[in-house]
Amino acid sequence: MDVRVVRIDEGLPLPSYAHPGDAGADLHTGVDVVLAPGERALVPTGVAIALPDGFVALVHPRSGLAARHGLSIVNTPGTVDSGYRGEIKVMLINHDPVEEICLQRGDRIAQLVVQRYERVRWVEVETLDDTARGDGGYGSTGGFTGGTPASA
Ligand SMILES: O=c1ccn([C@H]2C[C@H](O)[C@@H](COP(=O)(O)OP(=O)(O)OP(=O)(O)O)O2)c(=O)[nH]1
Ligand SMILES: [Mg+2]
Repeated sequence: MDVRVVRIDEGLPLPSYAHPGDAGADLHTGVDVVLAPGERALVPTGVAIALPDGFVALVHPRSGLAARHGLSIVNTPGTVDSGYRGEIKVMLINHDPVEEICLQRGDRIAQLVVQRYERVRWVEVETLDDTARGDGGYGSTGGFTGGTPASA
């Protein structure tokens, strides 16, 4: 599927898949960023896209940067609506307790996953059908060894 992309920042690459079979196309930071421990920053990626109706692009963290540096995204996954024509931005956050994170313009900071979505009609009713799960959630089936349900 072709998706139209405008390169707002001409010095930056378009989103790109590192390998065939990758779900996420990497996004690049348009600016140098230094994040102190716990600090967040809204970072421009230099691109704007026009998704077809019925598709959404989700902005996911990159696992390598998360594992090595504690870099994540505040609102992960970010939602880029099909009607959005502005620059895609990424709300980065440094979860490392002590180390700052230094990113340079052009570094790959996040990945964009394009998915189909459904729009539904919300039909108000008085009651919902019974299910095996019912209203159990938030750890109702147990957690890890030694863990307790959130409601305990
Ligand atoms: O990580 C993100 C998340 C959102 N957006 C852009 C595209 C999206 O279509 C728009 C609005 O996002 P969202 O609906 O998540 O934000 P909101 O706080 O609900 O703002 P709005 O009132 O504009 O919908 O902001 C990004 O560029 N990056
Ligand atoms: Mg919104």
